[in-house]
Amino acid sequence: MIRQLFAVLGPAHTPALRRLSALLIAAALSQGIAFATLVPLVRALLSPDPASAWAPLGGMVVAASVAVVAQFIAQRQGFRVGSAVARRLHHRLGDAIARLPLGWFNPARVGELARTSNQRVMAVMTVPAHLLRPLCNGVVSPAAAIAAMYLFDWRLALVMTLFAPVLALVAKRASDIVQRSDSARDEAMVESANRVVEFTRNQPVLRAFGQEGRGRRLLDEALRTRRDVDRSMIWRSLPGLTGFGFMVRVGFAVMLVLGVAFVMDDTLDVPTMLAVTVLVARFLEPMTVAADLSAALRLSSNALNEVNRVIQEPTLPEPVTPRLPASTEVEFDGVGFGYGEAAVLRDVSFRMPARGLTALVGPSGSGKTTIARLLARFWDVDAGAVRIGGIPVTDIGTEGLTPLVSTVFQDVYLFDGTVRDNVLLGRPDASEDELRAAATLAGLDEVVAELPEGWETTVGEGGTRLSGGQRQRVSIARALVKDSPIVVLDEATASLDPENDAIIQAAISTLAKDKALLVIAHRLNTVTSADRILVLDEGRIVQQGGHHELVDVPGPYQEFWRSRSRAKGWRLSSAR
Ligand SMILES: Nc1ncnc2c1ncn2[C@@H]1O[C@H](COP(=O)(O)OP(=O)(O)OP(=O)(O)O)[C@@H](O)[C@H]1O
Repeated sequence: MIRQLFAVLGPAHTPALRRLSALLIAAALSQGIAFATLVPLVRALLSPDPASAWAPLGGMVVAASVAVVAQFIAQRQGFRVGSAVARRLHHRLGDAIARLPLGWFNPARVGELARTSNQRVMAVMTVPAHLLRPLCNGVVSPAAAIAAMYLFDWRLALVMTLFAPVLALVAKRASDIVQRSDSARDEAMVESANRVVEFTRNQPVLRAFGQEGRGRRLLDEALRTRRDVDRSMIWRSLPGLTGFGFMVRVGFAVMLVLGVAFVMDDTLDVPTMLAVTVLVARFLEPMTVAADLSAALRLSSNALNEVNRVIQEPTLPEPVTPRLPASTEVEFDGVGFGYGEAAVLRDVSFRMPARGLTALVGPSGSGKTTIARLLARFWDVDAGAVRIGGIPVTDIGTEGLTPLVSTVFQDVYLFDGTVRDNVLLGRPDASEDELRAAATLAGLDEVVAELPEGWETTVGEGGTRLSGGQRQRVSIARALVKDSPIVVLDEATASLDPENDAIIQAAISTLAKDKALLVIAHRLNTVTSADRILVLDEGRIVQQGGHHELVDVPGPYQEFWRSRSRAKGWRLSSAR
């Protein structure tokens, strides 16, 4: 674990951790020496010359004072190193998050990440801040006292020395047994935490459909599993912990019996025997505390492994020499992609010129969102290539691609800042006029006019103080302000009231004038005004062309058009 901590902290903090280790060892050593001086002290007190006790007493006071001062400084240093560990882990997590492919982020992973950056980082920082000191005391102090024992009676010292590896072995075995149930316990903890969140979040749905009982049952099941796993862990750890305590007492008893035997055959004097008994009894406690803490140390080590797993999560490869495209037409060339084994897109090829509207239509699950995300390089394709201006997006690199593509997806997330901050995120140096123009086009000006503090109104975490339609307007304004040449827009069905409908229509026609605009289309207006329509079915482009070309041809597009028109009360028309 210490080696892991050195690795986490890196060379800049190595001296601090070394200093902490040195202080802890010094404190534990001097505590061990203070323990050991008990022997000459008791011997002197019980001797015919009790005044000779001053020297060992002085030694004990000095050793104990050094121990107290070193412990105090080590405690402070422990907190410092603990907070350096937390800072460093948070920075490394932050860097990793910034490099992770956008496709990595899903609600489950985001929840897991929150746990990693809070509880797990806390668990790691407790090692230098709280755990190392008692652990060091439990190992180094007894070792120092045993070493000093060789000065008084080598036979008893040898018995204790031989007993140390036995105890270490018992402690290790106990820890190994419990460790086997760690992953089951972790899984049960994550599952129950997820269920609590799910149960809370889904209250409106559960109540609306009278399914509170079902939601409750799932939650209860997860909590029951967790209770069972916890119980089983306690049962598993009991033999180890009691076994360790038992072995400590056996060692103590063996030493007593031997001590008494040595006293009986006159090779050990009674005061030394008494003093050694007191000494051994004194260091049993820190040893037992250290054994108990080994479980906490193991959990911290598991937590660090989890943090490292996120930090070492593979990122998308960046080009050595990024290339910037001279133009911004988009090309999907024989693209194949799957989230796992199963293919979601197969041999998808199409072109989008630098200006104009391309509409993606197709049944739910046909791969529309996946195409849109591949254009913004949420993931890399499995086959074929996505190119902008003839250059594969993999050769453009993140820094080059970010200014080229804006996305407006359904799951709009806003930061807990003001409306202005959220829009300016698209381009922090946008002028006030550009900001207002984008707001007008996105219909955000009306929203801002009604908000209590206008542009300076804070939107709440995730934008919860705004309605779905208002959030979408902020997100469209953000994309407009960013003014990137390629825009990907998902027409959210959820926010399509007549007012929003008009706003989206206006935004789409403005954007299509001078940008390559890819829209996952749900509105018939968008489809009819599109320069080209890509019809997807089961991950393939089954038809492409303009509305008038496609609507007369029997096929998926005609069916799509018919069903949507019926739903809207529109008439099938092929008028040119
Ligand atoms: N992050 C993901 N991990 C695993 N599978 C996914 C993921 N996102 C989508 N899929 C799967 O990929 C397929 C295509 O999904 P996609 O979201 O691209 O379809 P869509 O046409 O946009 O659907 P909809 O119109 O319902 O939004 C679906 O079978 C879906 O279950």
